[in-house]
Amino acid sequence: MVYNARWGILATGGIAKTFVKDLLKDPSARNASDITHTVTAVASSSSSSRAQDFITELSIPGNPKAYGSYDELVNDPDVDVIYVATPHSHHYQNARLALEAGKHVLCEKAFTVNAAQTKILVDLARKKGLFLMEAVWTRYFPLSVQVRDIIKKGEEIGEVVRVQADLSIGTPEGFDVASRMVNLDLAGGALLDLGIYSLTWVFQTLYHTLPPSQRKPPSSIQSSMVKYPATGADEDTTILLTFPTTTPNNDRRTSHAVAMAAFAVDSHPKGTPSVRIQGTKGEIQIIGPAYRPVKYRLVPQDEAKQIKEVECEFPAGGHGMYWEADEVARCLRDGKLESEGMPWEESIVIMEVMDEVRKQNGLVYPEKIESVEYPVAL
Ligand SMILES: NC(=O)C1=CN([C@@H]2O[C@H](COP(=O)(O)OP(=O)(O)OC[C@H]3O[C@@H](n4cnc5c(N)ncnc54)[C@H](OP(=O)(O)O)[C@@H]3O)[C@@H](O)[C@H]2O)C=CC1
Ligand SMILES: O=C1OC[C@@H](O)[C@H](O)[C@H]1O
Repeated sequence: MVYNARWGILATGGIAKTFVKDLLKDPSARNASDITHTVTAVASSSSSSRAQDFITELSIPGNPKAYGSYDELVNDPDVDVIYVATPHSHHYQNARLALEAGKHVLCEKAFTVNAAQTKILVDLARKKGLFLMEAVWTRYFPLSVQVRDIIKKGEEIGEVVRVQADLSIGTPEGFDVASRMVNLDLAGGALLDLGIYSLTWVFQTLYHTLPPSQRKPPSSIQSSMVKYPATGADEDTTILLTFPTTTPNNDRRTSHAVAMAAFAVDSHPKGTPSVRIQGTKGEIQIIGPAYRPVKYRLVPQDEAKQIKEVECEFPAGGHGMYWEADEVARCLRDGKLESEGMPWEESIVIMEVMDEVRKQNGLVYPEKIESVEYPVAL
């Protein structure tokens, strides 16, 4: 029996378009025969005509409804799951709106502005028996799954002791002060927008590859930030993490990780690796931006062994967001409240790391968006 997920799209900006284009790709092109996706409604906070324009521009089939408010969307009985695609500042309010209305939620990264907000969403989802997931799409790439498997097996690169991960987007010209990239009212800045991907690579290699009972948060977090002069948002953030030894007999080494994010420099010019996962027998290099890797390179230390390169294919010319969408559909079909690939607990630990980094560097967002109060009009 094929399960069809009925999506409601909350907001009509850049990533909502990219996500819906992927949802509309034929799942069989990526060998997914057990699930399908339908977009049953789209909402824009600006107007229903903007939602209709979105539907028309993307040629969404099936005559989806176009709403001029998020409230109408979350109350539509023909919607199973809401995709929240607003700026970071709005995730807590918007995801909570959907959960309160009894809808499952896939919420864009960074999950919320702070860990306290994430914890409330998680508690609510648990209490109401609803699915909730931070949309860290990169984790669902077949490439990410393969890299995690290599690390878990421990044969090819041995034990991982160091990870360097960088997502920096090479925009030295900067951004307009109103842009969500640097606007504090929208929780802009490199850490929440880009650093989350560097931390994703750190966590999916050093933390997620361990059995759940052995996953321990970093024992030390050190960081430094450069602020964007015009707004005070962070434009360049570097984090140094130490992960403790966690095996029962202490036979695993302590690991270090450096997670970086910046606007002015480029993390991966001309095919240089954006991520290096360094083990005792060799390393894995991730080629392409940390959010959308295009290849991994396995470099064994042993001179006698060959370097191996594996490309990531994007079936049907997709962006790569369909893999996370498929995971959501399967979780709904199976009655799961959270995805094993991006567990609630791990989202919370990562949000706590970002909270600490902001604390160390005095980066505070306006009270209204740091608040856990609900509802708050933003
Ligand atoms: N997974 C990925 O690869 C990517 C994820 N993202 C994430 O997606 C989210 C949205 O980013 P992106 O699509 O680039 O942003 P955009 O600015 O392009 O779109 C955001 C949309 O949110 C809605 N919105 C509601 N309130 C506001 C407000 N006060 N100010 C601005 N927009 C508002 C608007 O839609 P409407 O008027 O219809 O309500 C707007 O179009 C962010 O969390 C970002 O981190 C972004 C890029 C890539
Ligand atoms: O998620 C993202 O990935 C790509 C980046 O360019 C964008 O700013 C960010 O939101």
